[in-house]
Amino acid sequence: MSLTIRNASYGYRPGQPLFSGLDFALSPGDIMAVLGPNGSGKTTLLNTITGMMAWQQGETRINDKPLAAYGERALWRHIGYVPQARANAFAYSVLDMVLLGRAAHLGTFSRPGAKDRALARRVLERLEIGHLETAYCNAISGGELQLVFIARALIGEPSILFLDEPESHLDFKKQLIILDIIERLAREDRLTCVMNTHFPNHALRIADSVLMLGGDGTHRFGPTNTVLTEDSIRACFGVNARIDTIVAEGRAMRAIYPVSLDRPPAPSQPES
Ligand SMILES: Nc1ncnc2c1ncn2[C@@H]1O[C@H](COP(=O)(O)OP(=O)(O)OP(=O)(O)O)[C@@H](O)[C@H]1O
Repeated sequence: MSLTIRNASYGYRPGQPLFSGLDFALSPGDIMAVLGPNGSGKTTLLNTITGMMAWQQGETRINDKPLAAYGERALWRHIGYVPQARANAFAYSVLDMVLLGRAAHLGTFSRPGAKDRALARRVLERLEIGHLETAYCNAISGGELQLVFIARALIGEPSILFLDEPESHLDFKKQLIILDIIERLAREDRLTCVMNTHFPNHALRIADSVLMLGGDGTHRFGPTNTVLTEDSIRACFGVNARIDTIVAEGRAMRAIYPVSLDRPPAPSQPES
């Protein structure tokens, strides 16, 4: 499904927008990465795009219809949301937690059936956490919980997937598993993905476009290679970085290397 944001603004404090005049459109199968310093508004952005919090100005449209035109249940049949995994006290088994992701597909008083459980097990296997099925969510690691949340979103078979730092707690291999799954869902199943990330390299690897939040109300949006540059990294994060290309396994890959902090030059010492 397509996702369009029109002239949208939000801020918690009067006169201090986290972002304003946001305009972008994603087609089915597009991956957009959202980058920005801590506190620049990435989670807030996902909450406002999905209608969990109301825009102060502007609107979200899905398949060119405003969010309000979808009932809440219909909306959550189309979209999936993967929150950040935080320490939690969910006394659910992993399988039950994943099955919650089927809720929008079930009748009000229906319970998940054998087909839903089979689907949940397939998703858990795909994420290589099938062995955790009976574990409790308050007794697994942060990375494992993150994968459970991803499974919960995927079992809803969404057309648009929002992910809030899905790879932050994952080891090197699992980061790649998640990036590969997101890429395959987008390329093969035409899932539209919006992914908050603290890893510019992950954006370079899979994102078609990047939205960079400056943390001061400004933003940049455009094709990944246009927006993610050494200059924009310095301006946004205060980090001097180099972007280089390597060829591995026949694939050219661009990667960002942080070099140094972009500190203002030290004032010159008065001559004695
Ligand atoms: N409910 C709230 N009321 C007031 N201010 C809030 C609220 N939630 C978040 N903020 C503030 O808004 C700003 C943006 O927060 P947000 O969580 O969206 O940033 P983020 O880019 O996702 O951060 P991080 O990268 O650290 O996860 C922060 O300064 C935060 O303190």
